[in-house]
Amino acid sequence: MRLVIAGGGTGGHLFPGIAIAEEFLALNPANEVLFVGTSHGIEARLLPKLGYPLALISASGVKGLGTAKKVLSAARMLYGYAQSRKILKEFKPDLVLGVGGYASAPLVMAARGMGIKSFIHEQNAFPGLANKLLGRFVERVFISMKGAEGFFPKNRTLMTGNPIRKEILWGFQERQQRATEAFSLLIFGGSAGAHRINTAVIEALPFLEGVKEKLRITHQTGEKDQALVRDAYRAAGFQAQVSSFIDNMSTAYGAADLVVCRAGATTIAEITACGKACVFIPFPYATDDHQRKNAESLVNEGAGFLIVEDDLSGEVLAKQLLELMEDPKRLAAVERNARSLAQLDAAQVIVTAMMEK
Ligand SMILES: CC(=O)N[C@H]1[C@@H](OP(=O)(O)OP(=O)(O)OC[C@H]2O[C@@H](n3ccc(=O)[nH]c3=O)[C@H](O)[C@@H]2O)O[C@H](CO)[C@@H](O)[C@@H]1O
Repeated sequence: MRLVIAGGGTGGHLFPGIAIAEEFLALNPANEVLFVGTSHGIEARLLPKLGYPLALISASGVKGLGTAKKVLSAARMLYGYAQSRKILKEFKPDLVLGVGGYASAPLVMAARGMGIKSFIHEQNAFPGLANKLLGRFVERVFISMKGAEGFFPKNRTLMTGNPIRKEILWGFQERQQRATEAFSLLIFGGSAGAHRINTAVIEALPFLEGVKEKLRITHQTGEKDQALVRDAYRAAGFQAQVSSFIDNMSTAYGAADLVVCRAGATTIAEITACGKACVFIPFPYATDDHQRKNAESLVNEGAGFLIVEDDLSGEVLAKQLLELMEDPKRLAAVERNARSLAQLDAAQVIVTAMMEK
């Protein structure tokens, strides 16, 4: 069978798509997957490295744009629709799945027009624009969080959870034992990095002076802040591995005693799958403040800690980290609670449901 996975833009949309591709391909060696995205999305950078075929179409968002740019964006979408029809005619998929992000809209609409079985997956409790639109046209809407069903036609949603890549599931099984002396901190800000987290960590360093010999830090900064953050650690004499993007998140999660990160839906799914204790600093401008709600869904179950940006400072962050470093029993309890919330079979459930329809 052949499956097209459309969408991306950010890692939060793309990585669940990759998890579904892995599951679909593992079912039968004759199965084929084609990703469809845009040249400016994370998919264009990552998928060729991972060996997945990718077709590019023209697509962009409309949110927050003035009238002239909206018209331009609509024109791009129309062109993307024509490109999608051509791609679908050539690849002849049996199934099409939109995973959110601009490129999913023209592709899934084109697939529906051509009578190809189409589905979408929504990672968040509050759907993005593309999925809200597409929900009316597809056979099934796979959702990851309670609350999302309210945005889609009744009886069409299926709660599946958010698919997690196999390397991350396996990484959990191979995770390293906590080192006796050192304490490993993993810091990352979603797929693009988070400037506010980067600066808060830099401001926290003077307050962490007393534990600096013990700390081993892995810090993903995003493109812009890499030099700034690396220089700050160097100047303060901390041991830190700093990169703009971490290719192997499985190893990074595996080594971490504590994680500091945003609260995107895919991050949350992975944190629970790996059973990690985490200090969440949600991105406050996400639609309907959904990252805060994502974080609260864990924090309310004793499965993580929350600092909202309004309260964030170097001192507040350092205080939280110091408190947790001194309390391994509490960390272990939070890890267990996080793990108990994991949904590990989402990719399997989605692939089975698509093939049944
Ligand atoms: C600012 C914003 O609106 N962000 C949204 C975006 O987040 P974003 O794209 O940041 O996605 P998530 O936080 O959900 O997931 C990040 C993904 O990137 C991977 N990763 C991250 C860093 C790194 O160095 N290497 C790496 O591989 C993680 O393992 C994870 O798979 O999509 C999510 C899912 O739709 C939403 O919930 C978020 O609100």
